[in-house]
Amino acid sequence: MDALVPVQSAGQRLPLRLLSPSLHRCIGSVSIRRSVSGFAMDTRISSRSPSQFTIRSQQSDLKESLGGVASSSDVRIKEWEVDMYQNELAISQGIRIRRKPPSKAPLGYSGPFELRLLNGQVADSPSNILEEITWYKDHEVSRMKELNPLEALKKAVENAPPTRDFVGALRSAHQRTGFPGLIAEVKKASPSRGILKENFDPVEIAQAYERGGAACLSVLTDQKYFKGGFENLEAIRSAGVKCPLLCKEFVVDPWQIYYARAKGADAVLLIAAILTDLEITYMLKLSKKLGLAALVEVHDEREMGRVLGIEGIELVGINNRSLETFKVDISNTKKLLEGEHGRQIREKDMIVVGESGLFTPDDIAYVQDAGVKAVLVGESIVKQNDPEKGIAGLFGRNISQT
Ligand SMILES: O=C(O)c1ccccc1NCC(=O)[C@H](O)[C@H](O)COP(=O)(O)O
Repeated sequence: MDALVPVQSAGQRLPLRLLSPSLHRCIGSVSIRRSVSGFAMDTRISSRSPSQFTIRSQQSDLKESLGGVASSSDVRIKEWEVDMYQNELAISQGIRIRRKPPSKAPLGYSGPFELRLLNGQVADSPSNILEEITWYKDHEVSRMKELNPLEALKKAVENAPPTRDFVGALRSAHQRTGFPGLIAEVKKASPSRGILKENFDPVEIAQAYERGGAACLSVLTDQKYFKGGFENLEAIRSAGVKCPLLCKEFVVDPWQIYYARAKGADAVLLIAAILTDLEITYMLKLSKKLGLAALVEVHDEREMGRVLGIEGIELVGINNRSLETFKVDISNTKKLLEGEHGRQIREKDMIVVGESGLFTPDDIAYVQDAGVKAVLVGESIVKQNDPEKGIAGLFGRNISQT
């Protein structure tokens, strides 16, 4: 049996639907060892009646699990049961994005389409674009893992050059220019805007951004939705660009953090809308261990509250674009930095990054007044014929020499 049981659930009674059908018939107890995003979790499930189970679990050696991924299970249940519990855990933290389709009904084929049909109905369709991307990532990562096993990646990481100081670069750009440090995004396309730049040369754009005074760069590596790629990250790195690089990905698995590091990233993005608190905690530790900074991205007050409860976060991104509806509203940055949350951020000396929808010097001034020390900008500068000048236009002055 392999159930996803959080540490807090010690002694808790879980509803029958969260457990394996095989256990519905069993009275007695079973011990389980599994991993939740790399944490080793020992769990004992005992049952005195077929409808109620007591679950006791404890987290075991984090250090032991940090080096590798899953430990073996004593008994396995079908994967969808674990996924189902993972969705329940996420919901309990206010996460609306389901990490996997709720049903694992077999794929049906009709013409060019692949659909999961259950009783003649389409079984699973994502409720928004972020959910669609997340489900796709899950498949993509499984395939990529087969081609690049973790052990090989670890060796590549051991031999990789040291990372650059992403957070330090933002702080010093802010001090040097008096403006928020710029993370300039190398972005060919997006689900909300389609193609942003036809003749897209990632290295040329990165070099222009660097000349224009960007502190760091963000490189989209997702192919399907953003027409990016890890080859862009590698090419920019090997072309001698000095700015630290953020691997702009939808991370759903710790394996992706090793992969990003092996491909030349200095920082990774962790999106609170798709990751549980435990996953963020673990991925943050893993990133630090690999020398990477982590930009933890929030979109609303609830996510901000969750993230402020997690130790060790230095960089918080406030996305002004709802990744579910595409609606962009830069007053979101101001709203999330008011009151108690803003106070805690200042107390912890965190760097807040204002993300998305920034086009003019007034926009930059607005988010700076709200309290950000860095901004992440894609569309408004990548679309310019000369992205170097695009940066000067965005800030209202040349920030490369100030
Ligand atoms: O940009 C999108 O359409 C999008 C859709 C779904 C998930 C993420 C998306 N964008 C990622 C980003 O957050 C932006 O690329 C980044 O903040 C820069 O935004 P912008 O300056 O508005 O290009």
